[in-house]
Amino acid sequence: MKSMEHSERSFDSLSESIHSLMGMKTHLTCNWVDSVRGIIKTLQPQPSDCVEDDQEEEEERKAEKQEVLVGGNRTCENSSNNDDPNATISKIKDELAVLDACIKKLNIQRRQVLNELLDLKGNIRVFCRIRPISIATKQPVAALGSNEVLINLADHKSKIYSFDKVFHPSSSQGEVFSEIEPIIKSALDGYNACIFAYGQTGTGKTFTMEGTEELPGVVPRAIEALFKHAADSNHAFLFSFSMLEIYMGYLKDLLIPHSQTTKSMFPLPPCLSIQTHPNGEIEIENLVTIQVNDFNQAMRLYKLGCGFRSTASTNSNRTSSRSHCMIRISVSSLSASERRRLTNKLWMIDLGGSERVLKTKALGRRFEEGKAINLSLSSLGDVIHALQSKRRHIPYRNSKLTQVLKDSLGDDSKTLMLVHVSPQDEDLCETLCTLNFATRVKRIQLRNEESSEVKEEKELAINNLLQKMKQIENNRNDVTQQIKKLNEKLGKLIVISASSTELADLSDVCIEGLGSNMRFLKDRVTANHLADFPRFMRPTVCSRSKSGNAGVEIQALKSRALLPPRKGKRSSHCAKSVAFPIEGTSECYSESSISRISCLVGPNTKFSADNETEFSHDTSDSDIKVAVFTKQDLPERDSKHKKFNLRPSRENHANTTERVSTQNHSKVDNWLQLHKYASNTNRCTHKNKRILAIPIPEKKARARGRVAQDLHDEQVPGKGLRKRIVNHQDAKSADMENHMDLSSELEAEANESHAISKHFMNYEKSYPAPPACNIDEITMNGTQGQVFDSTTEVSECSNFSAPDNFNDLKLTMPDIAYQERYNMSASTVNSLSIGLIESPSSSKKKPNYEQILKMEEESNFEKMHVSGCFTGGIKPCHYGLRSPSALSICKANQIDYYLDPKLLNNTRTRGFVNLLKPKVQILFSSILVALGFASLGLGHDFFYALAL
Ligand SMILES: Nc1ncnc2c1ncn2[C@@H]1O[C@H](COP(=O)(O)OP(=O)(O)OP(=O)(O)O)[C@@H](O)[C@H]1O
Repeated sequence: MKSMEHSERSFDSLSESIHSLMGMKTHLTCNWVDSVRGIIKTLQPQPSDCVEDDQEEEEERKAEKQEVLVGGNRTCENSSNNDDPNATISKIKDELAVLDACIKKLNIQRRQVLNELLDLKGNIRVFCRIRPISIATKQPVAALGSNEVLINLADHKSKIYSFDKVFHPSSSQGEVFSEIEPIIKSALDGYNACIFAYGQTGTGKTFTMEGTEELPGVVPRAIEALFKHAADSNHAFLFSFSMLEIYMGYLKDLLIPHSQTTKSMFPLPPCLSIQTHPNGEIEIENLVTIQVNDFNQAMRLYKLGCGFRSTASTNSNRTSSRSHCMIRISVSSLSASERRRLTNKLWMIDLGGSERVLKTKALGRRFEEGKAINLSLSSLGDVIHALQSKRRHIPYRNSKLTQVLKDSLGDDSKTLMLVHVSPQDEDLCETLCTLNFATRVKRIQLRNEESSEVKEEKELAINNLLQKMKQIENNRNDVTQQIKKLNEKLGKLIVISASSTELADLSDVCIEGLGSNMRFLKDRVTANHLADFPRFMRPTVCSRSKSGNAGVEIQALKSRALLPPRKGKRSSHCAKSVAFPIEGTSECYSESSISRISCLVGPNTKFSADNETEFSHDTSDSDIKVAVFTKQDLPERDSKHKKFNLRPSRENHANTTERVSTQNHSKVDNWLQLHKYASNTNRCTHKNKRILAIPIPEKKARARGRVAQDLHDEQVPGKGLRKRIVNHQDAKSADMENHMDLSSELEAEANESHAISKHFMNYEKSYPAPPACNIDEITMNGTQGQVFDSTTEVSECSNFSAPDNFNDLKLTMPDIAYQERYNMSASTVNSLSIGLIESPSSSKKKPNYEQILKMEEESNFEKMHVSGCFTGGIKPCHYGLRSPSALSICKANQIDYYLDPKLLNNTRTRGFVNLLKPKVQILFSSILVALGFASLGLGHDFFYALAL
């Protein structure tokens, strides 16, 4: 029967061969003739085969399959004896299908056993690590065996606490991780998992989680293990990396730099908000999620994130973490149907250190931070305790930490708490607090509370399960080996005989059946099954269009039933689509950015020197290459959205294949490079940006003006002149003084202040004191620091009669208005030059102050007529375009240019619209700023305070 089957196949393949050779006479070679001859030979009946019993054959097959299932050495050689490659290929395909089914079955068994094992050990497990100390002091805390901790209390009393595992002070990082590894496997099986590091400040939480270069901690090891186990499995996985911290109750994305200052105007990173999906999943909106394809990519992002953590020096720890640092790795696999979830999360959390304020003597912000940390830790304890006690109400909403972890804490998740204690006598109180917390988290029973019989039974069951697990693992390994062998053989056969189309089909089979080419499958998964991913894993339409994948992905999305999109909600950034606001291209700038925290804390809290929390931007110790972007190196700019396109340009990629192969890697690279670029350009961001002046209160402006005035007076000879003039002004002209003060501040801050002063001194000498007159309008504008439009003032004031005298022309814009308002006569002002301080982005050529003087000397301005006719000397004016705030930012880079005198003339009659223009600008800018603050959650009180 076997040979008959074989003959049938050969016959089929003969017809195919002949058909394929029709019209291809050139291929009628000797080899072909030989192969046909071979096929014909196989068609000849073999008597011995005919007499074979069918049942016997069936049994033989079954035995073969059984052999495969138990991991026996399947005879690939049998197939190699067969001369017909096509027949061999199809046979191998069958075998692969069987093996594939087999490995699936083994995977399910393994998952069940692992789950049973973890259940037996407890879904919430608590380990204890005792920190080593260098000085030999009295140590009331000691490890007893591998599961118990002994606490020596006063009066010769002692207590013994039992844990799932106790790590001695000498335990290595590897030993710690070996106990954690089953959780990592569970994460690959589709379970949500949380690994916490809890303990008093300075007990080694960060050391356990992060480790050092030589002694890597749990996070690097877990990432490595994830990729390793994923590669060993027969499935394709997608990993996405995110990192955030919870600082004083606010979420901060650690993959985005946050401004260290509170003075900046624009918040750069979007606010992270916690959203609950209808299916109960928790989604953090706007959290950057980056797809990582290997260990190195993930580690580079991790190091980047660590650089942005909030740390500070405290009494207990020089680099104390002042927040909860959370690393999230999302695991997805479409090919593994036996997984618990399509996408699950692995959280690794370095909790902030619990601390007793009495001991740390924290003040100011340190105190607030400690309080926030303690509160959220207490909430975490409440939640886990409620879960353990199977209460109906779980108080997730009590803290941001528990809200974020809502879907990852519970029956269907794995939780591991690594409790850290210090063995020192002076820390005994904190150690007891920590142990009490651990007791709440898992009802850690004191010694002898659990009977020895129960313990033994439990241990026996665990050992049985461990053995079972080992057997399953062995079987899996055997089957995997066979699959590899068959795969190799298949590859050889394909090279020999398959046509190009067959090749494609077969490689598909290889990949799908064996999972041997993860990358290929990943690409397929990304392209075709995007719609299967939860919303937070999918890129936005905008970002897809930027990454160039829009077409493919939209197709994929269309082919699937999608959840209705939520209006007005932005989804998390996805790796391939991250657009990062860059200097000069967006309304958000890294320099001007403030984190939500700094925005909230900054204006309302006064901090002393010890209050400096370090929002570290140090990425120097990571292995990220320093990418100094030249203009040419910058990614393409999307003119419409004014954000940089992260997609690698065509020039950089010689061909499509190359681009595909580097595409995934470049996502992480781009993100990291962008950070480098953003941080490199931070210092000069303001240079290219148009700065919208923020109104400052009049009193403040006046005070500032006075300080600047004093400085100016000290430096400039003839200071008495101005003072005398001011003293003689009435109440209304005091406003004018305010303007003068502002202007003098401007001078003091300007690089060419000396030249200006000299210039104005000359000017002052030439003109008598200003009149007492109504200049309300001028004062208001000047005080508010609005970007003036000279035309407005000119047209606005044209109806006034001129004063007899005019003194200070430093305030050029008001001065113009002044002249216009009072219809200044030729005897007062002759010619006028207006110097505007503008950003370099202004297109015109901008002469500096020396040039101004030169131009004046050349009497360029004599041609200019603002109002009436001008006769007499040259009277140059300087007009500060921006507010003092703006000027203080831009002083380093100011460049000046002149208003075209014609423009002044032309715009004089523009009327009421121009009059309103600056006011509207103020209004708009205020609304924009207010909206920005409002989106940060700042309420009415904040604006009220701001207004004050
Ligand atoms: N098991 C250990 N082996 C060697 N050094 C350790 C160990 N545990 C902690 N340390 C050292 O102790 C110091 C403080 O540790 P670490 O910063 O990890 O504490 P922490 O619990 O994270 O503190 P905080 O809560 O204030 O952030 C570090 O210098 C660290 O290297």
